[in-house]
Amino acid sequence: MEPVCPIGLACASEISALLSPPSPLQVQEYYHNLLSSRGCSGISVKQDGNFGKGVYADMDFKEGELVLKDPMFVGVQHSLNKIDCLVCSFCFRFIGSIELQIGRRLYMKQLRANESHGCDVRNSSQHFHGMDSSDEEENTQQCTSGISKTKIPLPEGVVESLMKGQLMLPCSEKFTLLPAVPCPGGCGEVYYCSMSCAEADWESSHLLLCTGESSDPARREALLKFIKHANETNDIFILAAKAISSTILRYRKLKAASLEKQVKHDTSCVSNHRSLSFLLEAWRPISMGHKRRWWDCIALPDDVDSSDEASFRLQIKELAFESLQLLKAAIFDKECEPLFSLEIYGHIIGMFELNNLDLVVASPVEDYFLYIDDLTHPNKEEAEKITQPILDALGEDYSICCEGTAFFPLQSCMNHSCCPNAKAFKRDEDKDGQATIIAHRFIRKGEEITISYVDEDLPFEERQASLADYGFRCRCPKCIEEEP
Ligand SMILES: C[S@@+](CC[C@H](N)C(=O)[O-])C[C@H]1O[C@@H](n2cnc3c(N)ncnc32)[C@H](O)[C@@H]1O
Repeated sequence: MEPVCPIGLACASEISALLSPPSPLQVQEYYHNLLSSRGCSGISVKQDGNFGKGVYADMDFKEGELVLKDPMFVGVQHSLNKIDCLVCSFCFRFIGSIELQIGRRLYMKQLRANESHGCDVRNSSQHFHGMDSSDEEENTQQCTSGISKTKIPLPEGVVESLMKGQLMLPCSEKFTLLPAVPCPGGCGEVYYCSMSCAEADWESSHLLLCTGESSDPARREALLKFIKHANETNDIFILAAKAISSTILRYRKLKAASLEKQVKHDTSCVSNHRSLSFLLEAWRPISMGHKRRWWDCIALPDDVDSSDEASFRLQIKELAFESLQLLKAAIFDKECEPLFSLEIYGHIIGMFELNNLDLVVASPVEDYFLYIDDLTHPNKEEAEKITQPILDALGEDYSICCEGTAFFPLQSCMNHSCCPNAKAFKRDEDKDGQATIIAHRFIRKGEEITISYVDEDLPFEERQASLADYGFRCRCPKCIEEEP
């Protein structure tokens, strides 16, 4: 049955104000400020193309030149990936030490194998929720064998010594990581690479999403239910919770600053009208993103027949409603009520569906073992006496990248072309969660910067089929030429 959202009816006019597209002037101003606050020159965002906003070159870029490093607006590490990598919850850098990364991973894997007897509870509905194939492979491995037969467990106590930093691996001092800073709220769930990342995350959203002991017990219990539901269904709900929390916190800051001003000048209280203007201001970063309702824009999975499309889309809507009710129970704020409507929740998730990039951060564990492998005789043999049993315990997948999904404010303004002049991707040297855009060929000043949303080497029909999920048919020069 179609979910009915009472907030949608009660706050219809505020919701439509939040969802009305920003004017070209607002767009230009917002991105101009964003680019200057980052000290970023060389590109601008304009709305004068055929496909809404686009990113344009304000200078020439040579082939291979860095066009942009784009810090994320919000991002999340996939829940299963948290078992494999310990990263800063704000900038996604690997933290702790090589020993901690390895010891923790072996410990968590053993724990999971013991607990689940090899069967992960997430499998049932995950296939349409953005889990990539490497997660699936990992799962299959866990399901069939618990711990892979090829892996040879380490002697008792070694894993613990690695985790506690009592066992130092040879040459690991060449791969020092920043120490793990625990969440100041005491949730024990998230760690950071520095106090500044911890504070930035706290101010941005974690203040509302922390399940630490200091939080109100009822709110904490509700949050844990929301997180469990997201972990069992789709990580994208955590990302939506971060987006809503950050909007609420920005709203409170704007209102507090205004109240402070009014107290100074002894004027009357903040009216409702003013509150909506604060909400619109707080919502600005999300208002800029291209969005449609999640259940309307999510791609139909291969295993769902087109005759079942309506019921699939309804299922997705129900799932979003279920998640929203859990989030509302945890962090509802009456002054920001429209944010808890299904319409807004659906549009936020739809924005991620249409714009997000995979978040990938290369693991220092891989660099470490490659370094050992490159040592020369007799240092290599000496080191391998210690590292080989560890490699045997880790198995073939001895090193796993940090994987997740994130929304990048500038990269998400880039339009698609099947013959793009730039590429958005992670390079081996990228050690944090920023998106990197590199010129794929010479880009002349004034040209629009385009990336490919799909594998541009696919045949014409396959490219168009994939792009249909983004709601358009590509008419780039390559498509026009290849169209039958
Ligand atoms: C990631 S956003 C790109 C920025 C977008 N133009 C905006 O205004 O925010 C993706 C959306 O832009 C539009 N778009 C991007 N490339 C396009 C193209 N080559 N042809 C038609 N529409 C395109 C589609 O609506 C697509 O869903």
